Amino acid sequence: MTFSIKSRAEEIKKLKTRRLDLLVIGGGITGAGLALQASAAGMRTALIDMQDFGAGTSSRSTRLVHGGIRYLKSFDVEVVSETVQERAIIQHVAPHVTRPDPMLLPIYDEPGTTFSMFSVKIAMDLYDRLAGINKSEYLKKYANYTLDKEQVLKLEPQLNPENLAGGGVYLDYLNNDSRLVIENIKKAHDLGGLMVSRMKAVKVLHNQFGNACGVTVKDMISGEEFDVKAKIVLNASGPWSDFVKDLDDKHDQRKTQMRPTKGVHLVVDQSRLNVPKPTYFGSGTNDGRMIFTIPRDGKTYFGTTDTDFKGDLTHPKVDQGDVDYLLKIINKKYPNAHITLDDVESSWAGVRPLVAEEPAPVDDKKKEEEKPDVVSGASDSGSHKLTASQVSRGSSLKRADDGLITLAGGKLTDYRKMADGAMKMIIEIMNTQYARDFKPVDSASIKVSGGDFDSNHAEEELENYAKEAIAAGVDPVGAEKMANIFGSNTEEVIANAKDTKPIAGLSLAETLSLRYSMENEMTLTPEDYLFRRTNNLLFNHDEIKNVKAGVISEMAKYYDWTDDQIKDYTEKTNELINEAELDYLKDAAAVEA
Ligand SMILES: Cc1cc2nc3c(=O)[nH]c(=O)nc-3n(C[C@H](O)[C@H](O)[C@H](O)COP(=O)(O)OP(=O)(O)OC[C@H]3O[C@@H](n4cnc5c(N)ncnc54)[C@H](O)[C@@H]3O)c2cc1C
Ligand SMILES: O=P(O)(O)OC[C@H](O)CO
Repeated sequence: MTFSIKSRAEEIKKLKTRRLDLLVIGGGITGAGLALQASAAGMRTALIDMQDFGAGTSSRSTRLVHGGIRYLKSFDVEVVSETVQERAIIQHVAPHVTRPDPMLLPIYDEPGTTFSMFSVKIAMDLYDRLAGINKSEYLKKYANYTLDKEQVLKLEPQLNPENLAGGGVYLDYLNNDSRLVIENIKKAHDLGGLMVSRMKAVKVLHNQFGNACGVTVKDMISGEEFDVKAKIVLNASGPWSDFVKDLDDKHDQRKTQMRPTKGVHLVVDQSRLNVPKPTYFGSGTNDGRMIFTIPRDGKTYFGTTDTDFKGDLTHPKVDQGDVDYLLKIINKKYPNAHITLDDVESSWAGVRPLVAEEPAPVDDKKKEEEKPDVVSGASDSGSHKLTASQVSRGSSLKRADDGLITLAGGKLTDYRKMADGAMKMIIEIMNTQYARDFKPVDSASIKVSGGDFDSNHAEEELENYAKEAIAAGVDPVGAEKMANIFGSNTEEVIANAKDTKPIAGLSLAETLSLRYSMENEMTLTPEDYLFRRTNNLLFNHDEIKNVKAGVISEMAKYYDWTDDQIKDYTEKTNELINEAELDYLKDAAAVEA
C-alpha cells in the first residue's frame, strides 16, 4: 500500500465522503501519536496538517528523548517522572530512531548554576529511580555516577577547567524527531488512518445543537476547500493551538493559553569542535538555562535558547542575538574552540508550544502578528511573571463547551502519554454518546513503522540491515545511514537495488532512499526529503549541494514538474540551504566589517 501523492488523491476522496470518528488537526508528534492510537483502536481516524508532517516544532527540537533533568530544579517532578519513564518505551517502539546515549553533565561553581555536585547526585538518583534503571536488566548498565574534576577533564579535556567542580554521567537518549513523526504517521496509515499533509483546517463546523462536527479544510496543493465531518475534532496544533481554536467561532478568542518560545541550534563540523559524548551544562549566564553539545554524523550541534516568540510560527529564524548568546557560552566552556559565525554550517529554529502558567493579557495575542520576535538569546519574560525557562513543560488537555478538544504543550518525549490521556477522553465520549465499545490500546507494544526488530539488540539488528544493504550493492557508509533512518524498512528500500542505476549526483543509497521515501512517506518536496526524512540539510553540509541537484531532478521526473516548478523548487531549496547556513547573518556581518 503506497503512501504517496498517488494515495493522497484517494484519501481526499474518503475525507469528503466518510463520517469520521476522530479528526486530528496537526501532524506533529502529538497528532501523529494520537492518530496511531485511535487507528489501532479501530476508530475511523483522519489527521491533517497544513504543511508536511513534522514541519512544525517536531522537526526542530534538540533531538533528544529525555526526562528533562533540569526540571527537577523547579520541582516539576510530574513532568520528569512521566518523560523519564517514556524514554525506554519510545526506544522500544522506535529502536532505529531513539538510542540510549549517556550524557556528561559537568558542574561549575558559577552564579545561577542549576546543579551543584551535591544536588546533581540527588537529581540523577531520582531520575534513575523514576525511570526504573536499576530494575531493568537491559538498563542497569546505564546507572548514573559522579566524576571529580580530573575525571571530567580526562573524559572531556576541551572543557574549561576554571570553576569546574566535577560532573555526573546519566542516561538519556538521542532521537531523530521528524523521523519519529513520520514513522508514527506511516504506522497510523498502515492501521487504516487517513493521513493527509498540506491540508489546512480553516473553520470549525457545528451541528444544529452547536456542537463541533467537523472542519472546513483547504487543500494547500489544489486550493480546493471542502468540509470534513467527524464526531470528534481534536486540535493538536502545538504552538498554533490558540490560532486553531480561533477557527471555532464559538470560542472566546480572548482566552489564550499558549506562550510560544523560540529555541535555536547551531551546527559546526567536528574539526572545529569535537565532543566525545552528549554534554549538558549550565549557561553560566545566571539565566537558569542549560546548553547541550551533541556529536552527530561527524558534526557537533549545540543549543538552545528560550525566548518569547511573536513572529511567524511557520518560519522561525535564527537571529544574531541567538548566535551571540550561544557562541559566548560555547567559547567560554570550550576556551580553545574559538567558534565564530563563519564556522556555522547549518542551524535550525523551533517554537516550543508552552502552555502559559498564567493567561497572557488579553490583547497580547492580537498583537502577536505584528511584533518582531524578541532579539536575544536569554529568556525574555516580557509581560509574563515567569521567565520562559521557568514555565512548566507539562501538557494540557481541554474540551470546550462545543466539544472541540485541544491537546497542547508537553514535550516530544511524552507524546505517547499525551495521546493516552486524550484517548481516554475520546473513548469516554464515543462509548457514552455514540454507544460504541472502544477500548484503550497499549501503544507501548505497537512498534512504529521501521521498528519491527528486537529493541534490546538494536545495534546488532541495525548492523544486519546495513549488511543486507551492502550485499545488495550499497556502499558501507550509505548502508549504515540507510539502516539508521529506515530500520526494518531497509529491506523494502533495497528491494530493487540490483536493478537500480544511481541517479546522476546521487549514490545508490540516496537513490534508493529517495525513491522509497516518495513512494512510502508522502515526501512531496526537496525540503521534505532533505530536512525531515533525512538529516542531509543539518548534518551533511559537505554533500548537500550535490545531493540537492539529484533530488530535484528525480522529483521532477516522478512528479512530472513543469520547468517553472523545477525553477521554483530549485530556488526554494537554495533558500533553505542558505538560510540554514545563516548566510543572511554572515552577509550582514561582512557588510559591517
Ligand atoms: C528548541 C526546542 C528544543 C526542544 N527539544 C526537545 C527535546 O530534545 N526533546 C523533547 O522531548 N522535546 C523537545 N522540545 C519540545 C518538542 O519539540 C515539542 O513539544 C513537540 O515537538 C510539539 O509537537 P506538537 O505535535 O505538539 O507540535 P508541532 O510539531 O508544532 O505540530 C503542530 C502541527 O500543526 C500544524 N497546524 C497548525 N495549524 C494548522 C491548521 N490550521 N490546519 C492543519 N494543520 C495545522 C502545523 O503545521 C504543525 O505541523 C523542544 C522544542 C524546541 C522548540
Ligand atoms: O529548554 P527546554 O527545557 O525547553 O528543553 C529543550 C531542550 O533543548 C531539550 O528538551
